[in-house]
Amino acid sequence: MKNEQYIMALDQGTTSSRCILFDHQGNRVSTASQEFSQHYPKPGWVEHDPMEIFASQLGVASRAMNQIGIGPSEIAAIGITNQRETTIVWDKETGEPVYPAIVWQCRRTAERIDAFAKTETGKNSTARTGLIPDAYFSASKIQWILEHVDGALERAHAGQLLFGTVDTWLIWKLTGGRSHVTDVTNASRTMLFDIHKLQWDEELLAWFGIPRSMMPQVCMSSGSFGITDPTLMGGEIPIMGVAGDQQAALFGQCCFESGEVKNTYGTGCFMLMNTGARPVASRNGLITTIAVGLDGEVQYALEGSVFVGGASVQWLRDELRLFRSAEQSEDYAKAVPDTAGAYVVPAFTGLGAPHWDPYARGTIVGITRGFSREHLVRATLESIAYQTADILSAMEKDSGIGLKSLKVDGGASANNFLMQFQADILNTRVVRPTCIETTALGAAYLAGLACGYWESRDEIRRNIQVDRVFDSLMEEKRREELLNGWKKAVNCSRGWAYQGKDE
Ligand SMILES: Nc1ncnc2c1ncn2[C@@H]1O[C@H](COP(=O)(O)OP(=O)(O)O)[C@@H](O)[C@H]1O
Ligand SMILES: O=P(O)(O)OC[C@H](O)CO
Repeated sequence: MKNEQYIMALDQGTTSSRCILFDHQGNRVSTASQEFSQHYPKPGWVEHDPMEIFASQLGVASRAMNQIGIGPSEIAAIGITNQRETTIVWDKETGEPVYPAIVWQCRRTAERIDAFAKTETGKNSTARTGLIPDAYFSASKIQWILEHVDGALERAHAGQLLFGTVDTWLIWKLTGGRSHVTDVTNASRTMLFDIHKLQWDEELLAWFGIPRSMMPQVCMSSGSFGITDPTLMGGEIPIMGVAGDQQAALFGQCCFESGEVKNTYGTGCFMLMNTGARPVASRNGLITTIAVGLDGEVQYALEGSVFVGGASVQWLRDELRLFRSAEQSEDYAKAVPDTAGAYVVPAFTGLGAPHWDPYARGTIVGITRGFSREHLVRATLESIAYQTADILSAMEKDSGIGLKSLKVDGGASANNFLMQFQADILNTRVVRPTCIETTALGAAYLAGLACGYWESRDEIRRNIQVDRVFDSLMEEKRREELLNGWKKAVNCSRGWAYQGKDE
């Protein structure tokens, strides 16, 4: 008998797979998460194993249900949210990926994008896709796989291969290969999708040599995406909501109206401003993307994407082995009053918005003899806030809106030092909700709205709970000094890995 008490959100992030079960009030009833392997086969390259992604996602779904002793009949619907742009190509018959997932952070196609950006198609593409040509997006990653895997191009043209971002891959696996679909928010990250006509762009598919038959069907973000194969989770559950993780977080923060903004501090940092039914073209290095597709209509957003945010804390933890858990970074940073004049620019995979420099690389500048581990940790955390400041400044110029407060979420938003420094450097109030897992919450809302678990956005808005507010405590003169230093530091990191000839 059906007794649908919960919505299940599957949140497939860059570093971990999570499953959260939510109740009607948007409370987390059960959470399970699992980190998975990151592969760096060459400098600037990043890959994941698609099978490990699926297995970890399935594992956490079972664990979340077992923890509270429920089964599929108590789940009204599944919402899926995912790291975006990450590219998977697999065989339609065997379900085997032909190559590892090429992760959004991977820079292997930077030179191909340089060539693309110089062509007429490249120059005209921003108007249609909303994106600034970059190796970040899926198009050149699919092309790379087709060109470098033996026989892939021929098999793709014979209709034997399928492409998907991580949402599409998970849905395909969860439905036993019955649904090959994505939603408008994920499609808008491929650099192959016309965000105005809401269809795959034939000219871009042709330029990147990608057969149309590989591409998934594009749906609204809230609606029917398929039903899970009963052998996987012990029963059938409908998949009713899908959105890229940053758009899901915008929805989970209830930024339903034009002008509402959120910033998520996960592996990267992503600030999105809802611009309603109007796509706003940026003149300051931001991109235009689809915020959500709901009730037959799409809303657009302006986005500033920072490639390395919380990942820099992971770097301190895993590569430099400065501490065992990310939370400890807060105590180290607070142990010193400043960074002793030094800056970290964590451009490990180039710089995203607003600089768009795939050849920038990580840099530590301004070190003097007294520079300690504590200063390094502090400078790394501060770099997350500085990158966000660059984005906010571009967003305010593009939108003409001066932001009074910033809604934050994501793993690293738990860091009180970082949030206080963010408020200080922006001179803007920072508001952290009780549930910082707004990505999962947004996916749950999209699924719950589609199946009638929630009636309306107004009902959802009543679930908002604020945990803590941070206001600026910094003097203007100090803020200016610090921001000037940051600008100089960013300049030092730029162009480092460029090996071509300057024109
Ligand atoms: N207390 C903390 N302070 C600083 N960074 C943190 C803290 N907790 C988690 N992080 C960072 O946040 C990231 C994880 O956030 P999450 O939202 O789970 O990311 P994703 O969805 O990209 O996997 C990691 O990069 C981790 O280093
Ligand atoms: O895994 P996250 O949460 O850092 O998000 C990754 C983004 O979707 C990349 O565009």
